[in-house]
Amino acid sequence: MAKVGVLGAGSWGTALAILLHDNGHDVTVWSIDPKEVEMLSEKREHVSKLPGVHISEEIMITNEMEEAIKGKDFLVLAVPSIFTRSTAAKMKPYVVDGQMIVDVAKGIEEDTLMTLSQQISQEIPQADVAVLSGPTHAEEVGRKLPTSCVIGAKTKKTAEYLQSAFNSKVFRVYTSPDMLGIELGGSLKNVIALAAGIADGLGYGDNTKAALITRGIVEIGRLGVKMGGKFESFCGLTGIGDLIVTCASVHSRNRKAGYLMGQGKSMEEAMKEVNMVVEGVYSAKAATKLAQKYEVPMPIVDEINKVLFEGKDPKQAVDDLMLRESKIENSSLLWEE
Ligand SMILES: NC(=O)c1ccc[n+]([C@@H]2O[C@H](COP(=O)([O-])OP(=O)(O)OC[C@H]3O[C@@H](n4cnc5c(N)ncnc54)[C@H](O)[C@@H]3O)[C@@H](O)[C@H]2O)c1
Ligand SMILES: O=P(O)(O)OC[C@H](O)CO
Repeated sequence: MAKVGVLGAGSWGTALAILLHDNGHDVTVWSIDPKEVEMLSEKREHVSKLPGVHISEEIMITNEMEEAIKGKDFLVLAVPSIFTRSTAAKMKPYVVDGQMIVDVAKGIEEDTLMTLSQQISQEIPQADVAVLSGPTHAEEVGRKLPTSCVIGAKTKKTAEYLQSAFNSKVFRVYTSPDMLGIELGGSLKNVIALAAGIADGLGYGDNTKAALITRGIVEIGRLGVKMGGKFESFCGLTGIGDLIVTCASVHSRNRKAGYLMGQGKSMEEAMKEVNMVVEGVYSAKAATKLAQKYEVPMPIVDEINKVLFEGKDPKQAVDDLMLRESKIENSSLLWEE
């Protein structure tokens, strides 16, 4: 049994706290929001973000960050990506040398273009930072439906320790040394999910969705490999796996936000209606900046940025994608001259 601190009590932090408790660990959950702490402690359910999923009385819930960090064998950082750096900075004084922190959020910082594990390591240099990612909607993990994911870490020892802590009959965990590939797959898929949602909102069909998923992973993989991520990660759970779930699932926040925009809502209206973090909106600009920096074409990502931030009509964005110059599907497949 391990002592675990979960920082962030939205739908994902709550679902993982329950999973870790079910695995026999001693779990403390921290939230920045005293009202959320009160609601979770009283109702033993996250009423707005994970309704119908019971939180055991044995899980401690606190507003005191030190209580969730001190003496813990490992920490799970589950705050939305825009709060990762600020939360890590607040954690720093309590984190001891070598303490493991598993980031489970997905995003890229717009100004620095850093992944979340890079930001955490910068803020808390003494921490042993790892990542957990994959097709893992909280609503299904909370209902104990079979799910698989990947833990990436700097050492095999850390990866295997965390694998055994999270592994269960309903949560199968693989390990990987490719933290960068894992994080790029997890954050960039959210941008493509907005496009998939927009297509649904416009009333387009399964052919459109399949095209977006397939060409989407080409864009993600092309950039990711150029940045140093491993091709295999983009073919795995944290690449194509996560992209499929987020583009297809009724639970997907990013797909739903895109759907609402395809139906004519503004980005702000869509984000408000989803009422949970829509990470693709925050990662979209970073994705375009990375595409420019690494000189990688990312036409879907570019069009999404125009819809989100330049008021482009979503239907026009699809038309422009369809009418781009004709191309070979994969530039490494050529005819012999
Ligand atoms: N929900 C999922 O199914 C799921 C699955 C895998 C990964 N993720 C990732 O996990 C991260 C969190 O997602 P979520 O769905 O739990 O989001 P959420 O919208 O449910 O979480 C919001 C929570 O963030 C915390 N918070 C709010 N403001 C904060 C602040 N200023 N500082 C620190 N914490 C603050 C609060 O506890 C709040 O409940 C995202 O990056 C998401 O992509 C989510
Ligand atoms: O699919 P979304 O948009 O809800 O994103 C949440 C997680 O990344 C799913 O793994």
